[in-house]
Amino acid sequence: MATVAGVAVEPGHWIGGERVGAADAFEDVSPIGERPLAEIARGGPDAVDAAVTAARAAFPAWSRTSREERARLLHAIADGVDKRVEELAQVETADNGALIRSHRRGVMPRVAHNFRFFADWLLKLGHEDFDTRGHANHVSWDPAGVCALITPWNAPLMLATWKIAPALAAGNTVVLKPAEWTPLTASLLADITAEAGLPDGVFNVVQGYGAEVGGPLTAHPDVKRISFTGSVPTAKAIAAAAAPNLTPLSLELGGKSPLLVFADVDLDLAADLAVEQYDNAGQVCLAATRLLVESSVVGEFTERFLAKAAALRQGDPRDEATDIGPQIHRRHLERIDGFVRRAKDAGARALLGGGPNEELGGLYYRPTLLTGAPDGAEILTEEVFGPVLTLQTFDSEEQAIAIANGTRFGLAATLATGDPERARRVTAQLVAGTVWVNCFFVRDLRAPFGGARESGMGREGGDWSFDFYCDVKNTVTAPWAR
Ligand SMILES: NC(=O)c1ccc[n+]([C@@H]2O[C@H](COP(=O)([O-])OP(=O)(O)OC[C@H]3O[C@@H](n4cnc5c(N)ncnc54)[C@H](O)[C@@H]3O)[C@@H](O)[C@H]2O)c1
Ligand SMILES: O=C/C=C/C=C(\O)C(=O)O
Repeated sequence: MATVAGVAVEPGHWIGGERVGAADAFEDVSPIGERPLAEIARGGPDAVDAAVTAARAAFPAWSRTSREERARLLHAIADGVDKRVEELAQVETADNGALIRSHRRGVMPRVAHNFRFFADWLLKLGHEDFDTRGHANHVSWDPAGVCALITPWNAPLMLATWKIAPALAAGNTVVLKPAEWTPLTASLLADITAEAGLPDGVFNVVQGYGAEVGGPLTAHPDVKRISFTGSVPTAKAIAAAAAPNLTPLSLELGGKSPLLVFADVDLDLAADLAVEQYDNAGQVCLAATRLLVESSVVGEFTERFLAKAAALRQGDPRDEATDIGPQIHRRHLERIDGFVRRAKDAGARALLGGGPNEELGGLYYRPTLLTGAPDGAEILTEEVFGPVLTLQTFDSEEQAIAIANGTRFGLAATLATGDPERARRVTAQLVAGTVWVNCFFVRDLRAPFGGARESGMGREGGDWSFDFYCDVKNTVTAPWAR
């Protein structure tokens, strides 16, 4: 047992309703001060096989459990999360360095909401029956089996439960593999599911490294669905592992999303939207990291942006007053800095930041704005996943759209414009899974969520989640049998 932020956290896997240790362990390190937090079980093919076997054994009974009972249990899990918001927030902040205030007031309540939403959606799930020459069509959503869920470190419990909740609601059983940099809240969630009375084997967690656990899990023939959130290269490895079994995949991947600022907008609003992109120290898949600003207002926009950015407080994420915490890991900080250095070598200038925060030391990287990168430069096309924004200008709507669509990604796009007609015109031409107009990160779980191009495959949210996690069946009944 490890104690993190005063909370007891089990370091083992969670398989078939029991804690399972491992011969080997890996060290989980906090981004705050880079101190060791816990020794966590390091899984491999055996742990994966045990978890899939447990999930498979639990599937028949769980899949036959009534919708009402499944929904009741998901609400009980949400109650358990609600009761432990403070503990979960403390542990998640220690583990991934994101702001305690976001965890307390945004993220952990959203974790509970993930369970409540999909429980309630399950009870409403249905389709208008329709008639074909007197034959009745009836659509049903049958559980698919064991779901492998693989998640990243930037919003560990939120992104895991966004998959766990619909997978369980649909009547499936789950094997979760959390990111090795943030294993802790998945372990706490296992305790919560047990307290809520979820039957053994319905939810399982295997801890460990990507290739060692994710590899055998995604290649396992008894896994019937794989839902993955993470990077494009890992998604390609997963797609290859899943191919021999033709296991259906849902992929939520990276982005290089634009924020288009038109001269007709209130520039204070535009600058607020731009500064918001430093949230979570820039480690947000949806972040609009490319600021595309109409040339005629770029001077004024930049001035307002820099004034607002100057007010951001960087520091310990456990302090409620902090706006920007540390990056997740030294390797990640160095990767971010590599992007910035190469951008400068290619001709970019930093209007803000441009390197690690030397005063604070540790894993703090200064919020950065780069301008003057040449067309096609890596910094304008590759995902940095840090507090690094770029500034480009445009002179026409057509040019803005061309730049916005000019990467291999298509996760999200944000528009700042005072002209609703323009918003409609531009939105229609943007390649993106989500477009926000004069707002950012307004999420509704009824909405489809996912990315175009290399930002993903498939959509989750509302009916889309059930479509993915189920074998959707159409039953056609002859007139005489009705
Ligand atoms: N679209 C979205 O919803 C969304 C949300 C958050 C993050 N992301 C993306 O995630 C990335 C950052 O997360 P990351 O660095 O943890 O991503 P990552 O791809 O390195 O790791 C994600 C998960 O995959 C596992 N993994 C690694 N190799 C594997 C393999 N061969 N087989 C199976 N699993 C394997 C990791 O252990 C981890 O649990 C960014 O690209 C970001 O944009 C996307
Ligand atoms: O960093 C990526 C954040 C993704 C957000 C969601 O998946 C969500 O809000 O459901």
